[in-house]
Amino acid sequence: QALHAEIAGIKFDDIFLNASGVHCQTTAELDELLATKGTGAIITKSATSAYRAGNPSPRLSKIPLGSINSMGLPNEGLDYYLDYVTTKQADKPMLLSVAGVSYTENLDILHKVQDSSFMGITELNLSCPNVPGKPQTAYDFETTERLLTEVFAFFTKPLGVKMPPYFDIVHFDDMAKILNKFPLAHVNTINSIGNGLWINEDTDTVVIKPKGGFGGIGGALAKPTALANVRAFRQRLNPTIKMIGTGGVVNGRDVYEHILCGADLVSVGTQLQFEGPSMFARLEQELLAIMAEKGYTSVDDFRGQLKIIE
Ligand SMILES: C=Cc1c(C(=O)O)[nH]c(=O)[nH]c1=O
Repeated sequence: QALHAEIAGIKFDDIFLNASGVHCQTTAELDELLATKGTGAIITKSATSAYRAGNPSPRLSKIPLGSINSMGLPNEGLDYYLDYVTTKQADKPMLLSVAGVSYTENLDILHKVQDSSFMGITELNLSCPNVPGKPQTAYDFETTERLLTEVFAFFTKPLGVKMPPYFDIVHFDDMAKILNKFPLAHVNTINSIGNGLWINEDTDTVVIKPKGGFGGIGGALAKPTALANVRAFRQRLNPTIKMIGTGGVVNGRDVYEHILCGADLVSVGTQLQFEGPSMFARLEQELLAIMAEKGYTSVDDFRGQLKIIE
């Protein structure tokens, strides 16, 4: 298997999946991803306890070299996604993303997942930048440690976390020390680069309505930060904690670079948003071509093998 991976004993026959939030809010979207050639797994939109309409539109915009979004955590509610991942007959793993808008909601949601029949991987989103008035949990180091301590006191199923980008080496050190205290299945990095701003040059107006135009930045613009976070956490985390690389993937070379930095799986958001699910077959073909060119028969041959200048 050239493009294989394993997280928490769950095997993936392909390394690609959607980034949570993109093409995964409804069962129709999730079904389409399951049926898409090249996806090794799918992940749901981050679920809150109850349905959320999210922020007013326009709340997502394509910008040169990427995207900006302030969706505001629109989703159908936890029961909708729990029902889907526990009843859908799928031939590939389904990951459940969850995101409480408060500390206690995170605990409530994870108790419900623990008590459900879902046996797959849950991803706790600690990095939603777009809920007005709510800070990203993962930028609060003490709260992150306290939350994970409380969660692992009762949660016994596979659990990963979705992290925001960090921009300071000491932050990589300190957050990795915290994450290494817990039996995490995976770390998924990065979420969008929070609270960017884009201006329409014809109208001198912001391009999204919520938060006066502030929103998370994704796409090619995010790749340098994404690769750095994958690399930094791979270098610091226990090898038992697997890595999902997210951010800036447009082509096979970008996928190859995420794997060089240590990614086990690679998720794609912005490019999927604008190209659609046929993108996955293209990425797979482009990655396999690069691997063939270099004489690699498996991702195991080069994962984490980024070279530095001695
Ligand atoms: C779950 C909320 C998120 C959203 C959102 O729903 O606004 N956008 C992102 O770029 N990342 C998120 O984690």
